[in-house]
Amino acid sequence: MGLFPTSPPRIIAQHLQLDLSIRNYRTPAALSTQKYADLRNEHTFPPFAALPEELDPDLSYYEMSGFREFKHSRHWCFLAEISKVEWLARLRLVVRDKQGALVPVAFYTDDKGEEFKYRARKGSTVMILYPDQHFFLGGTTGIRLEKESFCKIVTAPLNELMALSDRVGRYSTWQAGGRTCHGCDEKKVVDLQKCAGCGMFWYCDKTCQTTGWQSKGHKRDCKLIRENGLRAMFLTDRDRFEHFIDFLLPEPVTASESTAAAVEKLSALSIGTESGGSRAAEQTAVIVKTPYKIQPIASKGKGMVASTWIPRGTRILSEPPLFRVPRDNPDISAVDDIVVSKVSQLSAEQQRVFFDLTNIHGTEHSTAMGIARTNVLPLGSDSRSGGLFPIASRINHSCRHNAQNTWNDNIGRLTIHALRDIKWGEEITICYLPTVGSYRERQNRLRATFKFTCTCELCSLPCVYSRWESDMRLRKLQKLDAQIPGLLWGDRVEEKTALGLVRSMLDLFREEGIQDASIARAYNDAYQLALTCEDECRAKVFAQRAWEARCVAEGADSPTAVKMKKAVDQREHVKVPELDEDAFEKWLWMEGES
Ligand SMILES: C[S@@+](CC[C@H](N)C(=O)[O-])C[C@H]1O[C@@H](n2cnc3c(N)ncnc32)[C@H](O)[C@@H]1O
Repeated sequence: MGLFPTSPPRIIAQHLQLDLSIRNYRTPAALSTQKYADLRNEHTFPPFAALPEELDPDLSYYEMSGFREFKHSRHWCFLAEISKVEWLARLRLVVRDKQGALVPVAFYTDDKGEEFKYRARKGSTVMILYPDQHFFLGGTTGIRLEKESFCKIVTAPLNELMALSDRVGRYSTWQAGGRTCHGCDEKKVVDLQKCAGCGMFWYCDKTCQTTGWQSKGHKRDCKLIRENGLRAMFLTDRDRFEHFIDFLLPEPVTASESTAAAVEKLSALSIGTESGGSRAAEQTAVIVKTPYKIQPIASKGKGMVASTWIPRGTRILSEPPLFRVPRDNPDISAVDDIVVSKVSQLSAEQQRVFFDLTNIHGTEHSTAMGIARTNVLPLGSDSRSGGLFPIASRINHSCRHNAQNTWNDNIGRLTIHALRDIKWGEEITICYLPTVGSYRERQNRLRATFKFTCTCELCSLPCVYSRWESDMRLRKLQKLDAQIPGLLWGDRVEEKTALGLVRSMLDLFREEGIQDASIARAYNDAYQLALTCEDECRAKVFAQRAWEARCVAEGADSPTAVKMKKAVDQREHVKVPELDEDAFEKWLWMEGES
């Protein structure tokens, strides 16, 4: 039996962030070798018999972290089809696992399973994160579910999910030499277009998409993926444990009906085209219908909320300004006059929209100036002017924002891009601060400039210790950021040391959950360093990664992305070593070199 027959071992929870959706923590670098999960894989998706026993921590799932203390060392997820649903003071399911074993699952969640009561149907599949074999008092063995966000119910039988997983392995994954069109089964390197509905299947053209849709079952697969948020499930990196991943609680089934209807008409081929074997374009999905709603948000006025599942890299909004306002004129009353004059030139409808925006400055200035000061968004990072945007101005702030606002000079519009997958119903947020400093710095600045107390995910970290850890990381990042220009433009650049600093920054971004354009900037620094050191090989790789990160945060048409793409294309002839992923990363960052 157990290792510790007298007193049970303690499993230490490493839940640093609450309510994380299944999402991808990988950097764009890792994304370029990304694989989709294989649901048949029994290491990650074990059958009941292979689950660890509750009182006997299995060291292939946990690692020791002290005397009789264990912590999770990887992710795992149990998949089984529901064969019986009962309510006996709490929800109780009997499920059939991959090996055909019947397993009871009892809901010991706060609401005793109420949340799942109407979704649990015979023939649907239940997914449970991190379960172990529990010995119930009555003598049976099964799963005791305590955390509702570790459970998800998918409206399809298990064998259908397995078959979908096989198709994902064949058609969604980039394999050496190209990607396979789901319509004609031909492998291609360039010119494939992605299904805009699910973002996971690729086609040569509309004819192939029609074949895939009508004859090869994509109509059903696409709906299944979208309505159950399965793309994120397939993408999660399961062997690297940093902290727990959760399923966000069930999405209403109607969430993507409008998108589904549009896809139904086969009008939804994405414009994201692959070129040169790179997959940055994969991250630019096109959503057929406006993917957001503007609606009231508790204690924030109005805000923007996702009205469908929005994949990472999606351009959520592209909006021209109503008018521009100077940002560098210290003479406030002169700026006030300019604003009043610009507003008077707007049409009646534009004025109605403008005066509906929020004014946090009361009677300090004219109403028009108060609205402008509250809502203006910068037109470029060092821009001397800002713009007023009827829609983008409704987006609220978060220090751990899920979207990025960028002024795109090439198209004369402000763009908002999803920095990670955003769930239906989740608020879309941007960061109002030029840099994210420590908790105190952020709070002071937001109170002074925008007159609110931030209660975002980062500012509400559950304990002082995790906030302190986050502050330490953010301070380290500020220091590293200040060090890098000196290294870049110094007399003697020591490539290995300088790259080490960039790598530390990227590690800190990952630990902190930062996924915005800072990542592109860090890779751009690495690119500049490699150039200074005449290291064309690494310059090519860093340019590629900087470009991919720009595509996610700003879109492939942003001036910075276009510039980076040129840097990549100029090095088309440069050969990079062909190594496996780990060895490649070691080579890239000059690990082990003296
Ligand atoms: C550009 S407006 C954003 C849209 C605004 N909520 C509305 O109703 O039009 C900026 C103002 O929204 C509010 N706001 C933005 N982010 C917030 C947050 N995280 N918490 C509370 N209020 C916020 C603050 O009053 C801030 O000055």
